[in-house]
Amino acid sequence: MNAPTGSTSSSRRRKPLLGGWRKGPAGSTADSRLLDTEPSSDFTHTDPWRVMRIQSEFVQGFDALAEIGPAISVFGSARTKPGSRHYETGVEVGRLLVEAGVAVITGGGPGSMEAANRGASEAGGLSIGLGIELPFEQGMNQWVGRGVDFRYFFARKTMFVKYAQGFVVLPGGLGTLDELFEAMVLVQTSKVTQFPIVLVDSIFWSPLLAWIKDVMVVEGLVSPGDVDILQLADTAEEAVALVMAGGAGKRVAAS
Ligand SMILES: C/C(=C\CNc1ncnc2c1ncn2[C@@H]1O[C@H](COP(=O)(O)O)[C@@H](O)[C@H]1O)CO
Repeated sequence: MNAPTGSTSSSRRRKPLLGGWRKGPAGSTADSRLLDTEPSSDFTHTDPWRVMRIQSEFVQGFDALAEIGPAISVFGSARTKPGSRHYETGVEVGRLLVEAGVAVITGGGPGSMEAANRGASEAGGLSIGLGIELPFEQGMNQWVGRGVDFRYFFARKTMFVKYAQGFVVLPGGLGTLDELFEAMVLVQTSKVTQFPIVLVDSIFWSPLLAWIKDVMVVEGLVSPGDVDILQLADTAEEAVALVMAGGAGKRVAAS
């Protein structure tokens, strides 16, 4: 098994990918070595040394994305297959976002990430992938036009928020929920403002929204108004209209 390089076997032309990583011990990643390993006296394995790498990831991400202009981050399952309802909605979301004048940022992986990159790329727009080092072989999907590889989830997550003016969230699993809830907390705590978060597919998301309202709000663990952080759409058209109503085409990240 090779370490992911962010390259693709596809012959499709694209701008070179940034980042990349060296292979560590089998099954380990930079994230896991930072979070999960015993302290070591070898200097290159110490946390202060890792800070340099972490810093370089932020610098590289800021550098690669500073000039992209308005953008929307699209999240969703890594497991959806071409032809499935969720995948095809993702393609449509990517296409409509580009037609609305914004770049599309995804995690650069397969499934709904690939779908949104594909729609954006086919529509002739800027299709960005923020890849993550994982313990199994993984490359950037072939529809990414500008790719940046990250070792650390937390550095990558900063980029999704900093360089987008809203999120569209397709159905997904734990990774998607992680990204969704992080964004919700940033809005709830006013770390980001005017940041629309649009969930696509009410059948999929309604049970979660009902649980937040009927359990979390009722127990006083979140405010009733926190539920309004999320907006619900059933089609790609609705989702893009809602996220663009937040003014995504007008605002860009401060440098
Ligand atoms: C599971 C498989 C591949 C995983 N590859 C990923 N590449 C890039 N980003 C990923 C990957 N897996 C998860 N993510 C991030 O989480 C979200 C999707 O996670 P979910 O658990 O599938 O909902 C996604 O938005 C990414 O940012 C094998 O095909």
